[in-house]
Amino acid sequence: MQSLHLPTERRPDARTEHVPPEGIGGRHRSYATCTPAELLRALPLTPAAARSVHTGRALVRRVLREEDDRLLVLVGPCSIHDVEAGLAYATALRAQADRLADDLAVVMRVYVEKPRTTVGWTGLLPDPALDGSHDLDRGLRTARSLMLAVAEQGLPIATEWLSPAAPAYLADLISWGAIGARTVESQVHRQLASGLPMPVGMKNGSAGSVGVAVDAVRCAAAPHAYLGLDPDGRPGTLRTSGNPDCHVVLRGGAGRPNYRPGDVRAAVALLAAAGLPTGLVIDASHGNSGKDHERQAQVAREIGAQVAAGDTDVRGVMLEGFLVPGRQDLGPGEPVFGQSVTDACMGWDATVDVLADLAAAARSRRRTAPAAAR
Ligand SMILES: O=C[C@H](O)[C@H](O)COP(=O)(O)O
Ligand SMILES: C=C(OP(=O)(O)O)C(=O)O
Repeated sequence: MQSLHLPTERRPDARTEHVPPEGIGGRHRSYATCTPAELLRALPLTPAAARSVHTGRALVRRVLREEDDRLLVLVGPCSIHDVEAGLAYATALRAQADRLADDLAVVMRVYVEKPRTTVGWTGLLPDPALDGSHDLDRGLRTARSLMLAVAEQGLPIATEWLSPAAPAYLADLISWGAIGARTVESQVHRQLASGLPMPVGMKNGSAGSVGVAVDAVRCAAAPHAYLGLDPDGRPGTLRTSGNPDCHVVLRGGAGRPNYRPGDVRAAVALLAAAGLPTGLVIDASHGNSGKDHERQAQVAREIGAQVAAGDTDVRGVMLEGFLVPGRQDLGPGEPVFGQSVTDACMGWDATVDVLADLAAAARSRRRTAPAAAR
């Protein structure tokens, strides 16, 4: 079992409460965390990790632009709550990614911030002890150490961008980013995506609207200027150049899936009408599986059948998988190693089978569809 190198030094004042001045912060208190520059100094991007990010981003871009006929597969736990289990998953996935590399571009989900419908555990970054203590200074170090270790294994990483402050700490490690269904209409997140250095998937809204995801792609392709933090944590004007690699992710919603051929054609028509490239990703989980991990495997196979039949607009598939199938509640007892504490995930054996099916689908498409350059 691999273990994680966690730098021991931490902000001496991370536990000190700063009470905001009267009239500004009546309902919050703040605690210092490391700055992005401090974290990057403590845990710098190593040459091996930099190679993995560079290669990963280039591959994802080529697949999304239809310059490479492989199928992008964004796969991994709904959330990582235990770094040892996350690393064990990465080691196993790396072997599959190598085995299937002729047909699939595999990127591992390393999701460390979780949006919730109402309340619940919000992820390893904001709450690394999983107990509501919210030691973000430690969470930032844990998240970056984990991502560094995964990237050093040669696996490109996918994550959801939730806190607008997080990319300054982590973006150099990420090859694919998501703006989630709950934030895709947020101006802040769209502006953020417009300055990110990796392709970003815009989920359709949680009520199922694909139009808001198309709007998000258009918005993020344009330059913006907004209030943000510089690497030393000082406020400043952040000017972005626009991200040309944003795309739609179909994830279903409001009790209705949207992964079937008619749904894909409808989304493609919206993208074409907006003058945007029509390549998209389909999430087999969430609203497309009703969060049922057994149903997810079936949905992934149906998406694979569309690919095998020659649909070149489907450039990628998202899967939620972990070592052990299903999910568990966080509680006082010892958690099951490698089982999700958020959404139910496919187990490892089911994931291996689905990956093999998706690879076969990509091969069939190569035979039936006009060849894309490699
Ligand atoms: O993918 C994980 C999301 O955070 C999740 O679907 C929201 O889950 P919730 O409805 O349990 O908060
Ligand atoms: C939260 C996620 O998805 P969505 O935004 O589609 O609910 C996710 O992919 O983990």
